[in-house]
Amino acid sequence: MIEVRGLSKSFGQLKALDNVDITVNKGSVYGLLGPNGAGKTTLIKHLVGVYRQDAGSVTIDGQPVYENMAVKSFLVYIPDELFFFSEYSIAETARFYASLYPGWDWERFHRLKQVFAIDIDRRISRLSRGMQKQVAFWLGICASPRVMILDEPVDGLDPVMRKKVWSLVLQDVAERETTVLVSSHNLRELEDVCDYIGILHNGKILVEKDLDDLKTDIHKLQVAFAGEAPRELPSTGTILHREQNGSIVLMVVKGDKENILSEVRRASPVILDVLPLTLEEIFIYELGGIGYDIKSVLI
Ligand SMILES: Nc1ncnc2c1ncn2[C@@H]1O[C@H](COP(=O)(O)OP(=O)(O)OP(=O)(O)O)[C@@H](O)[C@H]1O
Repeated sequence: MIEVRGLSKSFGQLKALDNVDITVNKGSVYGLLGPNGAGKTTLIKHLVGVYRQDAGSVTIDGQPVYENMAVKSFLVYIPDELFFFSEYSIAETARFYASLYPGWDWERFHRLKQVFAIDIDRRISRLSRGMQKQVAFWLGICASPRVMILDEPVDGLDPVMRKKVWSLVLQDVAERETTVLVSSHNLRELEDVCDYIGILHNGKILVEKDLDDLKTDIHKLQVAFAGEAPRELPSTGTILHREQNGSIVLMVVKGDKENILSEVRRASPVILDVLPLTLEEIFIYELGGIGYDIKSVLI
């Protein structure tokens, strides 16, 4: 479990992180989302013990992270800018990882040759950027970490490899309860893999949400009436968005679905459809309501 409380960090006059709190539960995948310069990498560098915080605390499984080798022995970090020893092949780097990580799994390393299909005697620095990313995942997964911290992890991977890599990571989340924090600019990228999303903007967490709750709590309804559409409908729940075109009303309502639907049905609509909502729409409606132009934060 990752717990960040009241974390602040400044670089000179610039407050890169301002009183950030996040919690990543064991065995869950947390998506850290935010535009360029939001502070994602700075937060991640605290989670992996590269930066010491100005204020607040950063713990993993109850232990402070900074300068703590015990935590690093079960934590894998795949940064946006990868680092490998320039002279080392994949096999040599694997031996190096095996010496660092008590949970290193050689059997898995050899099994995953089929997935990654790169000659293990090749020097990593000579591989393409996407292939280097693949190697980072290959080695990272074989370290059997309890915690994985991934910064823009699938950038540079082709779509087939993205799927394969995510399926390996999610398999570990399901089978070994690995805790994963993943940063991205792209909500759509995170939608299928995350249990929680935190949105970071100007060094602050704007919102932290459980995706299951979000999806069950907000509903998009398209309703048509034979005559005039009642203006005040529904009074159950909170209307986040409403647009009307003649007798057809499109609305996004937050609240208990069954209560909302039964109230709308009582007004005898000729059509009542519940439409699917993407996660992006949910965030736009939910945060738009509290005064943020979320479209400028998400892509
Ligand atoms: N070592 C540093 N020295 C000075 N300023 C820094 C340093 N690292 C980050 N910053 C500043 O802190 C802010 C947050 O940067 P950070 O790299 O954490 O953002 P990010 O969300 O990861 O952005 P991106 O999506 O572009 O990678 C930026 O304004 C950046 O210029």
